[in-house]
Amino acid sequence: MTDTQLNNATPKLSARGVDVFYGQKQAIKDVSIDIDMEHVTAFIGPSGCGKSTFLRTMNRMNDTVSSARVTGDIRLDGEDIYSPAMDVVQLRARVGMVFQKPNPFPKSIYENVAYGPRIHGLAASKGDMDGIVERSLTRAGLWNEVKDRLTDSGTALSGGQQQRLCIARAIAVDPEVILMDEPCSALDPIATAKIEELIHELRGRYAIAIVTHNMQQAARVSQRTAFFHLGTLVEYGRTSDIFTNPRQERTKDYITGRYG
Ligand SMILES: Nc1ncnc2c1ncn2[C@@H]1O[C@H](COP(=O)(O)OP(=O)(O)OP(=O)(O)O)[C@@H](O)[C@H]1O
Repeated sequence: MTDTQLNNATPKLSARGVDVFYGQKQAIKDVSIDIDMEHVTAFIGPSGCGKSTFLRTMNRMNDTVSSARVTGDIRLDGEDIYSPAMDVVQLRARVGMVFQKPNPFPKSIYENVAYGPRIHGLAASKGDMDGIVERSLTRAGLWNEVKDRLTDSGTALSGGQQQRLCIARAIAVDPEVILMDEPCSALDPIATAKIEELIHELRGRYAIAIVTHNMQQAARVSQRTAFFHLGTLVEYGRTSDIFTNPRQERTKDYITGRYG
């Protein structure tokens, strides 16, 4: 069994031999990993090691960076996401993303959630849309806090509520994968705990990959951990093994706080 195939669950996203370049500079070197629905996968590693760059290859967010070039193979349910036939707008609905800083639209709470389903034609009526909005906000653990103020601006919510609104927005278009890029780094400990709880609840329904600087958070929310260093995937395994019994010296040095 290779590291990449540790999960016996069927992979949702499968990356093989992925390299990423920014101009001449190589930021990701030959990374292979599977992401599945049953295990939350945490990406850890020192600043600048390529965690965010790699995460962004999985829904082609790097397309928005003109100097970025991605090679290798990334498949969503076996389908090559870099194929010219892939509709990138559809892909980003199927592989949603939550960013470091909550970024709701300057629109109402309702509209923040309804926007995606509307452009993707997912609701045939106002009743359908109301149902999607309620379901998404409920799943994101926010419904009870906002159900009486759906017309208020999304930007008027607290940071933690805004981040849950962004998760509801991603959920609203019925994604298969949710990528989270340090989703709690701008939040206080209570709001962070709510997002972590939410990640537990979403596990199994979506394949989730999360970049985090916080090793305790990786240990709390994930079942699989990938340790990156200098653009390479040094070690991938069960989170409990990575934190208690890493095989690589570099992983051990990082988790014991020797660098990073
Ligand atoms: N848009 C860009 N243009 C050029 N180089 C970039 C760009 N984005 C990232 N890089 C470089 O690619 C490397 C990996 O960066 P990346 O942000 O993916 O790392 P990271 O592990 O997520 O870091 P951090 O934990 O600090 O967010 C770094 O050397 C960074 O300077």
